Amino acid sequence: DILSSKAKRAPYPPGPKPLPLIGNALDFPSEKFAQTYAEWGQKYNSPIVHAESLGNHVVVLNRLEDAIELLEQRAKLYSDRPSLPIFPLMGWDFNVALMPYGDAWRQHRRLCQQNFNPQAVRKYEPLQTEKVQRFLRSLLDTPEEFETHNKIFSVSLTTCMMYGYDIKSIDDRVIEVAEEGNVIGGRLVVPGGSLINIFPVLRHIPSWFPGASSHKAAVECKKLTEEMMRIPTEYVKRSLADGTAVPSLVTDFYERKYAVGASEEEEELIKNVAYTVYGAASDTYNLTYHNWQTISASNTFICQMVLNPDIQRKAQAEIDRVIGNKRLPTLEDRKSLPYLEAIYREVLRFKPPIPISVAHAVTEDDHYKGYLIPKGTGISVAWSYSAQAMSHDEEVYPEPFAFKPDRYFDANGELNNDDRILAYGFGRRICVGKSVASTSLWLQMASTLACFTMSKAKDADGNEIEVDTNYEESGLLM
Ligand code: HEM
Repeated sequence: DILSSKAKRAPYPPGPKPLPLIGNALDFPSEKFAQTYAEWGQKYNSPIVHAESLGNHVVVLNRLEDAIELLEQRAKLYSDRPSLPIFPLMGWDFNVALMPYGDAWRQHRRLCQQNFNPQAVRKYEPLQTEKVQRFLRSLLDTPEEFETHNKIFSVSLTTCMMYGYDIKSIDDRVIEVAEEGNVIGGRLVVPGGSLINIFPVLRHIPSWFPGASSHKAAVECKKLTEEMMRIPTEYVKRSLADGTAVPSLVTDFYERKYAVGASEEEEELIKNVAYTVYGAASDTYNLTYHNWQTISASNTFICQMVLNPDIQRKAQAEIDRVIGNKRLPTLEDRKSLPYLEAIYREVLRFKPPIPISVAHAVTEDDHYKGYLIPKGTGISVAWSYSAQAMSHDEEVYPEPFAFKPDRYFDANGELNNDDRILAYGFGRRICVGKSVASTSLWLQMASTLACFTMSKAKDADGNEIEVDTNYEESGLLM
């Protein structure tokens, strides 16, 4: 019976040939995920590819139409996240981005939407403006440290929005603990990173047991995660007690709690959302702060402005024409600056910050285009690195590897309606912070262009230093 039902079963999508027992364990990439998945797509001549190891199925979608059909039209089945048995040991089960599809996730997501919808994020504009201005001043003082300034801009904006806690230096303990936790955690959650993910029963072995190395690392990660959560929360309580508190998501909650009371459940919800946004893991196989995605995008912006002086000049001319030179751009100006809008779209298309997005998981067996997609499958999408992958699909974006904001204008010179930023994902799990990300990035890009010209650095002899454009995925982050 088993044999005959297997014989009748629809095939999995094409992919590398599995070996006996271990399946495709040796085929799974440990780096350059999007590139490898896109190469599989070409090799097996299919935009949908599949691999499997020890019962863990992975399906990668390289084409937009399939992502829309599965992750959006069939969202009811495709909105879960793959779960790793090691998460609770690491203290990461608070993370909204990793939560299984269900009531707890729904409650957290609702709270995120209340705070980060396009209307609600307007309250952050004064803070975004203040942080952008600090970024500009730092850039003026030490332009060669633009990456550090970028990092401080993004992290301090987030900790201020969540806790009213400002970070002025890169050595702040809040950044250190989150980074240390990320490094350790990042190693545990990549495929093959821990045997506990393959044999969940091993999680019951105590961490002192000889050989329980990933267990020890998970305990260390949990300690750092708890410290990462403790520092800003204590800061909020202290600042409320001494009257120095400034409005933020968590401060406002505690003020309300002290005034009229609040349930423990509500407190947990607020804390989880704030931790997720400020320093949590954003995907299942690698730790990337939401901050890092914004940092990755603004570094791509600076790099492309340096490499494309004509594009930079055209954007500056637009700003000069529309705004003049007596003030900095504000979000009000956004609709009057179509060329800058096209640059924003192109930055996120050209180097999507998470080139294989965050995997969704399937809750029931499904069939698609004659293939079986079994329950529990992690569904990923690949954006980059091949003519087949979504944001580099030659049929949609001719010359996909060229940085060309002009591609977003129609024959009449009007901005076209291709305003769906694929880099923010799909369906019910689409990035819930995209309005924050979009406004922060836009304001940073517009203000930088209004004040500076970005060009190649020079060596001691005054010769231009070529830019190394060969930056790629590091972990899952560009
Ligand atoms: C350029 C910056 C950013 C990019 C490219 C980005 C991208 C993404 C992607 C691809 C996902 C997964 C979507 C999916 O599963 O289909 C995601 C999820 C998420 N993002 Fe972002 N993100 C960015 C910034 C932010 C910011 C600033 C915040 C917070 C204010 C944020 C909060 C979240 C949360 C909470 C989730 C989990 C949603 C869920 O699982 O329901 N992101 N993001």
